[in-house]
Amino acid sequence: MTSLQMSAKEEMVEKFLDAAARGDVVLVTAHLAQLPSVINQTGYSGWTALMLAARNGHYDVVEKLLSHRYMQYALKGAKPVAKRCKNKKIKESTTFSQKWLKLGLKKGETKLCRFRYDAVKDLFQKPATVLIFLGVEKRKNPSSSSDGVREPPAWFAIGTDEDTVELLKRSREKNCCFPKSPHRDLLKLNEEEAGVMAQARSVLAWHSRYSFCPTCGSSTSLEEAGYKRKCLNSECRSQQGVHNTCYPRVDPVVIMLVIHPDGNQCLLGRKKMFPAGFFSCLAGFVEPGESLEEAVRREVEEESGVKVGPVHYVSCQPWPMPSSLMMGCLAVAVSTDIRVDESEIEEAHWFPRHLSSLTLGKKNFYPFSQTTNQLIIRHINQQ
Ligand SMILES: NC(=O)c1ccc[n+]([C@@H]2O[C@H](COP(=O)([O-])OP(=O)(O)OC[C@H]3O[C@@H](n4cnc5c(N)ncnc54)[C@H](O)[C@@H]3O)[C@@H](O)[C@H]2O)c1
Ligand SMILES: [Mg+2]
Ligand SMILES: [Mg+2]
Ligand SMILES: [Mg+2]
Ligand SMILES: [Zn+2]
Repeated sequence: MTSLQMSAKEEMVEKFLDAAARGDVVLVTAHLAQLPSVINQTGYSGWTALMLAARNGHYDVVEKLLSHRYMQYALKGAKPVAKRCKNKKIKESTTFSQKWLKLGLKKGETKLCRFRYDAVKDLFQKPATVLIFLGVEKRKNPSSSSDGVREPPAWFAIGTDEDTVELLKRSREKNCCFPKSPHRDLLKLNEEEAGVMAQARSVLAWHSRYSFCPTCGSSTSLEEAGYKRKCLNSECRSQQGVHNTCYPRVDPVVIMLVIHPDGNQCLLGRKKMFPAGFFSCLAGFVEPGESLEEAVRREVEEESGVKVGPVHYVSCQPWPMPSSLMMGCLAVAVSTDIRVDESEIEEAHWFPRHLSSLTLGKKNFYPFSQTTNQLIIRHINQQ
């Protein structure tokens, strides 16, 4: 526990990084005036203030940081980022921080690409195109629509092999994007668009994997506005009874915050693929025949060696990588020794509550899933 306690300087660095991540330009300025060298600090997360502000789209904080004289030191390691940022020519991105800047520097939120029918109707002639119906927009006040259309719009998603650059030219939206790395880009979308994205991506991913019938290997055709694939072989067993291969798949996943028996620490782990300093709740697929609670206990013990007693469901979130439903649980540990399964997890530790609240519980602070955020906030508030 002592190794996790922070010095006054570390605490100040975390507060500065927190202000940058939240877009509090006044506090950022105050910290810089008090201790200019704080601008280069990465703190506990391994991220600089510039990276955090850019990731969360706080344009004014990014400008403040870039205009600061001490930024010269920070730029030594990240010159191309700053150059492109200042010239506002943020095109191809190669390094981690550049990617975040590319997304984060736009004013406002990243949006999904939207096309009107006219812009994409020629795609429907191509055999590779998949069209799925997403739903009709709910409008509180239909007559107040700005575009003069009274009927609420219906939304579709298109799967196409057309080049994304060409497609972007057809969209009228300025700040829209095709998320290439869905884990990160998804978290830049607002909740409503993230839901649309989850639905579209899950169903399109299913179509791309089920061109042939899993029961007999014959070709399949698309039905029910994209929510069914029917086998074209009239003799196939999938034509009788209920066959789940005909419908889009959803994989149940448990994601859990394990609380130490003392109630004041929580267990977080990191996979090798995570960015430096990034820890998250443990998670895993529910296996056939398991309940949620059993899956939580098995996954936690497999990945960390910690045994779990009571498990409580908190909230869930569709997770379209490619098509899971993450069910978030709080779980109480009945043992405390950690032995990680290195094939799944690189490191796992007990994090004291004050550290969690300082670095983890802030909305939009890290690119965590909403479920993880909610679990951590719930834990922090359960004093
Ligand atoms: N902290 C986290 O690990 C975390 C955080 C947020 C989201 N998620 C998401 O939760 C999901 C599950 O987490 P995980 O990867 O740690 O699971 P996990 O711990 O069960 O381990 C993943 C491995 O399980 C196997 N597996 C078993 N059933 C599978 C299925 N239906 N689909 C794919 N692989 C299956 C595969 O070998 C895979 O590599 C993933 O989609 C992940 O993106 C995880
Ligand atoms: Mg696992
Ligand atoms: Mg598993
Ligand atoms: Mg796992
Ligand atoms: Zn078949």
